[in-house]
Amino acid sequence: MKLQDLLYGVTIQELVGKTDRSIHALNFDSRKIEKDDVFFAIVGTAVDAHTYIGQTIGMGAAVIVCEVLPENIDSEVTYVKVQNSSVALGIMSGNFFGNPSASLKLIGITGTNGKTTIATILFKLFKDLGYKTGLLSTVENYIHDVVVPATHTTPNPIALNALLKEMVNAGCDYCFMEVSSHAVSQHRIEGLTFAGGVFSNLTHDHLDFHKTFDSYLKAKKAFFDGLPKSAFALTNIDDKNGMVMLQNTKAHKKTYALKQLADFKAKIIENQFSGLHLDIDNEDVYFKLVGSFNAYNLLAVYGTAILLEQDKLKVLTLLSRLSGAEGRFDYITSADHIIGIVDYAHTPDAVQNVLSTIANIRKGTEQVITVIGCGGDRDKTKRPIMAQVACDWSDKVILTSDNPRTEDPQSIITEMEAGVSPTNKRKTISILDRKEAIKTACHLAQSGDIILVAGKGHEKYQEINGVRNHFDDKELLMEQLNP
Ligand SMILES: CC(=O)N[C@H]1[C@@H](OP(=O)(O)OP(=O)(O)OC[C@H]2O[C@@H](n3ccc(=O)[nH]c3=O)[C@H](O)[C@@H]2O)O[C@H](CO)[C@@H](O)[C@@H]1O[C@H](C)C(=O)N[C@@H](C)C(=O)N[C@H](CCC(=O)O)C(=O)O
Ligand SMILES: Nc1ncnc2c1ncn2[C@@H]1O[C@H](COP(=O)(O)OP(=O)(O)OP(=O)(O)O)[C@@H](O)[C@H]1O
Ligand SMILES: N[C@H](CCC[C@H](N)C(=O)O)C(=O)O
Ligand SMILES: [Mg+2]
Repeated sequence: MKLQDLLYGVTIQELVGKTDRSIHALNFDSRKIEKDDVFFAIVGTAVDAHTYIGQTIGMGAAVIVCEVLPENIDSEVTYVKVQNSSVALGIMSGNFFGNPSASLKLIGITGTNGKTTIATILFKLFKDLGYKTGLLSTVENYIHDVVVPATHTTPNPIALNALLKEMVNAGCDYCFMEVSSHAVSQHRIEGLTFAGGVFSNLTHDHLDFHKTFDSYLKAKKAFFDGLPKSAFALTNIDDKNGMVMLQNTKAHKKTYALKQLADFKAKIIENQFSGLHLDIDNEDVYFKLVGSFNAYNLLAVYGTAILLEQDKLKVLTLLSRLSGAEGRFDYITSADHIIGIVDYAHTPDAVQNVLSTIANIRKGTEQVITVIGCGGDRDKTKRPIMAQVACDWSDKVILTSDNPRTEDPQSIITEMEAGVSPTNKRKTISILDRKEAIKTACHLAQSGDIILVAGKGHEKYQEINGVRNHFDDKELLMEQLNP
């Protein structure tokens, strides 16, 4: 491919060198440069990749996309100066792979909680409706039946467009993808053509990265601001920021709600361990998913399917048979009737939602025992709040490690303990080792009790100092509860 063909849509501030040259691949990591690559110098949170420009030329880079031209210009190399290298990376990645997002119907799902659930159910539903479908999610990516491991909730633009291209090649009609706030801020979705956008909710998370709730909100809103006129923008108006998302979008505005008038409406008739019974768009339907928050997720899925012109009754019939995403309210029951639930709740709101769901559907006298930790190198401000919410809604809480990453696990627990009120202290114990914490919860539980293991959901590892060791909450619960 020629450089000149890659530059469509890129706002160039200065161009030095020829554009009629062949390109091998796009690359934003100096350590992986190969001959005739385009290197994108990105200013990151840890380093400014402009410092690697000379090194990448030494390794064979033919083109440098940068925000500041280096002092020494190499006459063999082409330099493209842009305002933001990440924006150029997004647009050029689309061009490199033939803009695959325009060749299928791409739906983006954003919000603090529920993205994986909504995207995964949409993926399963559209497959069941008979379409070739793709999925880009936190848990895994799918090119119809072919699974591709996920590294991020939203991949980098090169990986993202490469996956979309594979979907187009495989004949996919639809792709459902999670759009994280990091992805919007870092322009990972730049240049994509969306057919629709869905908003789930906005609560506390990622304040380490976005600094304030307002800038977190703006990142989510920017996704809707960027949707084209031909797309739809579907939002949850029971969330106080639901309408904000639609303020400046050119897309076709649509709403869903449980508590007020909206384009798509549902009412919870029953919420049991066996599932949800809803009145959805005036139809009486039973679903396998548990918890009132899943009524929102199901409604978002239903609204999206209708906006994509699917038949109402067919959609509801197929939806009623589907289970949720792995590690989301995933439960097992032991021979002596202890219920063990694994859930990916890793924000204060998600913890409260799961525990209030349990509170609503428990029979009465049983104890709720929660095992919970918080991830290292992530938003520290949510730690005491998550511990407090866990205590407020449980009979016993075991504070433990999640993925400590590069942090000292004991100090994360100490930050969580700061959120435990003096009256709640008596129901809390701290056990550093997550495996021991889960074992202890199982020993404490008696017939009828409910154990919630929160925070890691589908994850099959625990990350400590850059090393990922095998770890599986559900596997451990099974071993303990059903030996
Ligand atoms: C905070 C964050 O999102 N960081 C991402 C970001 O890293 P960064 O800005 O710190 O990059 P940096 O290390 O400063 O480097 C800047 C640039 O220099 C380049 N570089 C760096 C070193 C070098 O030797 N040579 C070189 O060229 C890097 O490739 C990069 O382009 O850019 C990197 C390259 O794309 C990402 O891998 C990295 O994701 C890290 C691993 C990460 O953990 N991200 C998480 C927080 C994330 O994105 N999560 C969201 C949402 C999660 C959710 O579902 O809630 C997600 O979408 O997954
Ligand atoms: N609509 C919802 N509202 C509030 N909480 C929810 C909702 N859906 C799911 N949750 C809770 O949030 C947890 C994470 O759900 P899910 O993985 O679907 O969200 P996500 O937005 O993809 O998260 P991430 O940002 O980590 O990828 C669930 O395990 C559940 O506890
Ligand atoms: N995708 C989210 C999930 C975090 C899950 C939790 N287990 C943790 O490690 O903090 C993140 O990277 O912030
Ligand atoms: Mg997700």
